[in-house]
Amino acid sequence: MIRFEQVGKVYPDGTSAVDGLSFEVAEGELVTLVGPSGCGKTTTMMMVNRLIEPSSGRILVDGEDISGVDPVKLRRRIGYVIQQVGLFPHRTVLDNTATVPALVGWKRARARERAAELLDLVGLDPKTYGSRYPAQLSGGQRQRVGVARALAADPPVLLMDEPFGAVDPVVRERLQNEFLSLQATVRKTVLMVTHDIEEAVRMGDRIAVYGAGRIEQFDTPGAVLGSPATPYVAEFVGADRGLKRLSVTTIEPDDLEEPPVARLDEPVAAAAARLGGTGARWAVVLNGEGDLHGWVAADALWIAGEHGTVGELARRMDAWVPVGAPLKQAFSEMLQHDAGWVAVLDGSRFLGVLTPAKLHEALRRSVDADARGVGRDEVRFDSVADA
Ligand SMILES: Nc1ncnc2c1ncn2[C@@H]1O[C@H](COP(=O)(O)OP(=O)(O)OP(=O)(O)O)[C@@H](O)[C@H]1O
Repeated sequence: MIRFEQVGKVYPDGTSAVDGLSFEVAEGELVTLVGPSGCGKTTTMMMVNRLIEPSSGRILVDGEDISGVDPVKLRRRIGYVIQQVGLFPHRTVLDNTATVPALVGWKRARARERAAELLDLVGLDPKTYGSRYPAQLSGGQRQRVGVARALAADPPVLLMDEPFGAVDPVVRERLQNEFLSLQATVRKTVLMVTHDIEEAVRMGDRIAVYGAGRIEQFDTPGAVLGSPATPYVAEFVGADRGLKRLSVTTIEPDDLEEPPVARLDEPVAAAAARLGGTGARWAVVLNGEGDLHGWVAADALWIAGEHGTVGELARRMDAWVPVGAPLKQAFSEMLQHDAGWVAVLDGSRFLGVLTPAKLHEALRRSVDADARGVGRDEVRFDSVADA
């Protein structure tokens, strides 16, 4: 979708910003450009919408060499989100969002209708926020308007330059998550600049790690963290890259332990007998629909003896994550709820639990899979000790 062929840029004062850039962003893919200040990320991005012209090489968008495309027409196909957002202060949020559709000649009513849809999509109720002015929004809300505005004319390509850079870390993480779920539905081809390796690995399907003016490694987050191509990349991704891996390794059904299960309405005696055979010290408790309710301690069942139902002894368990979530989320849930395990659900269906030992094993399998260039499901450890 976006293709760089041996692209270089030398500024008029002789500064060589980038040199010999060749890479491709596939349709619907999100590629992050990450690297220290001044390494040429913004220059790379601004060449795609012709705000900067390359000195050598060529750039193709959708198979077409953009040097022959009228820049104004080109920019209509390319949404642009920048850190300072650049909203018009004297226009309402709705009119700001409707800017590009209005520019490309949509009728006012249709442009505003579309703008309202987009505001809704980025989590801003158009009824509440549509008539406000940018100064009446928080930094995070302004950032959302920036994203809504860039998407308003439904461009196939989105360029984002430090789009979440101006907000505090908590809001930033929320905006990142929101954007990822939005991207899962809109599937734009996205080029995103960041200087933050955490953001790059969280957001990118693939990452381009920049050294001075050139790409040192272009690969998936897992590969960049697991097998840095050069000492420079290893240093840039940091000594704690194993920890960062938690963000990019997802929880698979294979990673889970299957603890004994009891039902809320089950007699205590039946549950106790079943647990007795396994030696387990607790069981997961599900409700009548098979959804997670909580857990019950084996001790509590023994003490209750013949009386009552599991429901009377069960405790709620709020530590859960959806299957496919990053390991980091599971770890964070464990810490937040001070729990030794988290339940993993598929929708509301209980699949199993993730324990610290299983989490470690999943992480090691992913490292091993990357090192061997195979899928994670092909890596097996016989026991945690092997891992
Ligand atoms: N108009 C210009 N004239 C001369 N040099 C420039 C110009 N714009 C950028 N540069 C230089 O080109 C190099 C790359 O700049 P660029 O803005 O692309 O880097 P960056 O990786 O986006 O940095 P940052 O993260 O700080 O925004 C830098 O050395 C910068 O000083």
